[in-house]
Amino acid sequence: MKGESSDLIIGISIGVVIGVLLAILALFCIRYHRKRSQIGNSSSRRAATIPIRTNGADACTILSDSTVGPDSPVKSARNGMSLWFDGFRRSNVVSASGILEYSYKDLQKATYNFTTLIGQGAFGPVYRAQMSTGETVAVKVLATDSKQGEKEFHTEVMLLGRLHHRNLVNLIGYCAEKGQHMLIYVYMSKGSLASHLYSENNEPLSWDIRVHIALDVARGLEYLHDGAVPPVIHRDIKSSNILLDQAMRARVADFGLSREEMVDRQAVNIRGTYGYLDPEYISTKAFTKKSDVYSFGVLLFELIAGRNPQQGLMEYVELAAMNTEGKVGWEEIVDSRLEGIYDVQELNEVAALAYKCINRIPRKRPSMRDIVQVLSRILKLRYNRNHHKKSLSATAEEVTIDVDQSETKTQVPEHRRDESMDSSTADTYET
Ligand SMILES: Nc1ncnc2c1ncn2[C@@H]1O[C@H](COP(=O)(O)OP(=O)(O)OP(=O)(O)O)[C@@H](O)[C@H]1O
Repeated sequence: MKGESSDLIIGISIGVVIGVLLAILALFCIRYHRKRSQIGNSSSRRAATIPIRTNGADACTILSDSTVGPDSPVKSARNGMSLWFDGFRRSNVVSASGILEYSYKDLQKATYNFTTLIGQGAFGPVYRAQMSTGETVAVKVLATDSKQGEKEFHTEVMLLGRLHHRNLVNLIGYCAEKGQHMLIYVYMSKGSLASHLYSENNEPLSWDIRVHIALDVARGLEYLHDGAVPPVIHRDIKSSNILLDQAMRARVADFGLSREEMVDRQAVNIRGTYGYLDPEYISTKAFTKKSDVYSFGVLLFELIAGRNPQQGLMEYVELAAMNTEGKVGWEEIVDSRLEGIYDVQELNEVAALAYKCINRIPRKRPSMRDIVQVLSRILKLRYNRNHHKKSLSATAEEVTIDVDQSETKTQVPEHRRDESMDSSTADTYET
């Protein structure tokens, strides 16, 4: 009897344990499926609203390149399971625009109570944040007393949530809590292009890297102009808005900003930064893609000359252009920090392109697509040249090795060496 009742107790206990386990498993499955459908909804919403053109070879390439990058939120949305765990770990929410909403508490912790300042922009401070997931991000805190900042916050969140490209500083999240508005971006560990061009703390950028940076920026802008529907005009291309990652690849930052930066306090509605502004825009107040192209041209000259546009770069360029007729002889404006180490042909090609970008007549300026093509061609030629040089030196090396080997093979005993040399000399004279 006693044995029967203990069997019963054991049976009930096993049943209860199995039941609890099944309940946990069911809960797990329900939560997983709910998350998946949430992601599905957000993806389909994204697909319905993302203003990204999918026609055209370039657009497709851009889109696929940009969505598989290590820091693209789209990547996590694709992998439902990993996002589920991410969401669990971060306790962040996927927002309506498909980007993450971070909690104030998490950001406060990740920035050591907002002490990890990395810079100060027109809208407020930028902090480096070390998230508990191990990722490092940049947190831009919008100044609370700025009405424009508020407007900008909404513009940026809506716009940037839809734009992703490997040459853009992608927005990965935001925080709107405790009366604070914050934008969370991909962290760019090497800082701004301006800091590399002008700060003595950084090594001078080599010519090779400068051309790569120019192409990266051009690709980012090409995406904004021709990849996004409706197109996005940056309006504030300048070296402090170009950020560099660990591998010195460049990305365009601060796009989608509605900031009104007064160039001249009298001239209402003029946006942008003095030194980079399209003169046509200043006179007509109409900002077009070609105004971005003008600013990009200034940026190219900045890369060439290592001079700040706010300190007379363009006057310097115009003086040089008198001698070059826009085509050759741009060596006289080259950054002295390059110490003469650059390819003259490349330099003249890049400068000629830059000169076209700053043409007073906007329609005579190339499009960003044309610019990408020119810069890609320059880099392709460089690659072919280097490749050719390498194969030549490899051939030379092979010849040397062959000669060495043949010498080894035909090595003659010490006592016969003079004889052999004599005969070869004789041959030479004969022919
Ligand atoms: N994603 C980021 N990663 C690393 N550093 C960043 C990032 N975003 C901004 N910074 C740094 O923070 C500083 C301020 O950037 P912010 O974009 O707010 O202003 P800015 O572009 O320098 O000036 P302005 O607001 O006048 O355009 C810059 O020095 C920049 O180098």
